[in-house]
Amino acid sequence: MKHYDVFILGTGTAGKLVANRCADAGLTVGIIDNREYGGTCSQRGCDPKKLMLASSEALEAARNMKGDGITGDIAINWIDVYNYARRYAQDIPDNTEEFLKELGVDRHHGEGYFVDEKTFRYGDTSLTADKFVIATGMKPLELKIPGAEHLLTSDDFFNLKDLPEKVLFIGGGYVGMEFSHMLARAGVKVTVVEQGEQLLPPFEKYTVDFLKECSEELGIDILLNSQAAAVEKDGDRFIVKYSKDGILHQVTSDLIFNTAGRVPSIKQLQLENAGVVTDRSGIVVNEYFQSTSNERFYACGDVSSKNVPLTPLSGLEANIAAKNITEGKHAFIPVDIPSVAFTIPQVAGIGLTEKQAKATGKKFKVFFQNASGWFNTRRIKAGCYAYKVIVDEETRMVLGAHIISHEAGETINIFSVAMNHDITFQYLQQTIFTYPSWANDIKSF
Ligand SMILES: Cc1cc2nc3c(=O)[nH]c(=O)nc-3n(C[C@H](O)[C@H](O)[C@H](O)COP(=O)(O)OP(=O)(O)OC[C@H]3O[C@@H](n4cnc5c(N)ncnc54)[C@H](O)[C@@H]3O)c2cc1C
Ligand SMILES: NC(=O)c1ccc[n+]([C@@H]2O[C@H](COP(=O)([O-])OP(=O)(O)OC[C@H]3O[C@@H](n4cnc5c(N)ncnc54)[C@H](O)[C@@H]3O)[C@@H](O)[C@H]2O)c1
Repeated sequence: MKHYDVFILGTGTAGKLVANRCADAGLTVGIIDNREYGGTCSQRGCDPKKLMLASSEALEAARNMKGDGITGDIAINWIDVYNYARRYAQDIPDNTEEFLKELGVDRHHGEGYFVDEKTFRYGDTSLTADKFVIATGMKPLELKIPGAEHLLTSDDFFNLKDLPEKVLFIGGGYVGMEFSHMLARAGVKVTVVEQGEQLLPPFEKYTVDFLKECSEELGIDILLNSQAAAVEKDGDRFIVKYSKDGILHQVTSDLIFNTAGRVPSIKQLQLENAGVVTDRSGIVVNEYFQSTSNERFYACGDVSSKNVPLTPLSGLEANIAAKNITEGKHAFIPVDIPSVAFTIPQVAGIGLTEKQAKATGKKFKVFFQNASGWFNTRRIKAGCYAYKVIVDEETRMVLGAHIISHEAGETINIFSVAMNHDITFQYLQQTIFTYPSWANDIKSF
């Protein structure tokens, strides 16, 4: 039976990084994936999505400038959008395997389970390791509603070659909203059924309310406080039943995507045989990304209980897990995590929302404004721009920053520097930035 110093489950951002670090440190490393190598971000997530989004951004920019420099009709050709992203993603599995091969990492394919804390089995193969790293990520939450078998997932979105007339998303979170904006700009009639009272639940309501407004202007039907209850096939179409205020309503669509969230990918692993404790958020780990119940086991990336399911966090966690395996104790130090929903305009945030700030009992000042009339938005005729910054009255540190704009995902990075490196709001505003730029607007926040 083959034995490794380290055996890793999952070849995404987290698994690949741990493999790299451990192999570099001279350990014998094996890795397995139950799908093609490379993980979510590069093949079925961030990267292909942003490649597809490039067309929406170009269309939006051109449409906004029509009559002020741009002439003629412009439209999205979806099959080209699909092919553009496909061309990029199709090379990822081979490139990932090649990268791991060059590192001397043993590559396995299949889905297996733990026999005990030392032994992993898949198919006819059993192997042992001193340490196991679980980096299996997340997968779409299975909605327990009648007709759930008709629902498509984000993976299917990336295989969509033809666009139908109508598409409905169950869930107005990151995935639902990002995809909605792309499809609406490609001419699809989009409906979003969201159970919460706002879209994008983790974000500040002030900025998200602007997003709702501009999504509706784009033609997207947003149904809030509406919980999907059932899906029925009706000829070539589907009927989605949803409950709102205790009453059942229905809407018809050609395709329905389940974008109701993602859950840790751990079910098949039989981690209980290895004494590894899990909960709803994933594998329960300590600040070393080590299982709290079995020190042979590490978990990092989306599948760890400390996850915020974002690629930069998967990388950060993987680095810490790898350092603990190769060098000894390296604890995770909590950081402020910026995040952006890639709608057009983008919604970005870091730190506390105003509601969360109130709950801390701290004294704080709130700076907020609808900045849609400012130069940067007027220049590109983009419409929506607003911000809210929450500043600790005592320390002057930024507690939270929230922006909706065409470049919010970049501007929020400036706040990340300030918050993660103890720069007060005042010093941030005194910093020299290029002009005219979005960063320079922070001076006027
Ligand atoms: C549509 C979409 C868009 C996204 N956009 C962004 C974005 O713009 N920015 C951002 O920061 N984040 C984004 N994310 C989140 C980001 O993709 C994840 O946070 C990141 O990919 C997680 O990396 P990971 O290595 O933890 O897991 P993954 O990349 O998911 O890797 C897990 C790997 O484990 C494998 N695996 C699963 N189960 C098993 C098993 N039982 N046995 C063996 N292997 C297994 C999987 O096949 C996969 O290859 C997006 C996610 C989605 C779905
Ligand atoms: N730009 C990015 O960084 C990006 C993009 C995509 C995904 N992600 C990551 O992936 C994770 C998963 O994204 P997601 O969009 O799948 O999940 P999400 O948690 O962001 O959104 C799911 C939404 O579905 C709603 N919902 C759940 N059940 C429902 C029901 N029965 N009826 C109606 N609405 C329902 C929830 O209230 C929530 O608003 C995110 O948390 C994020 O960390 C990040």
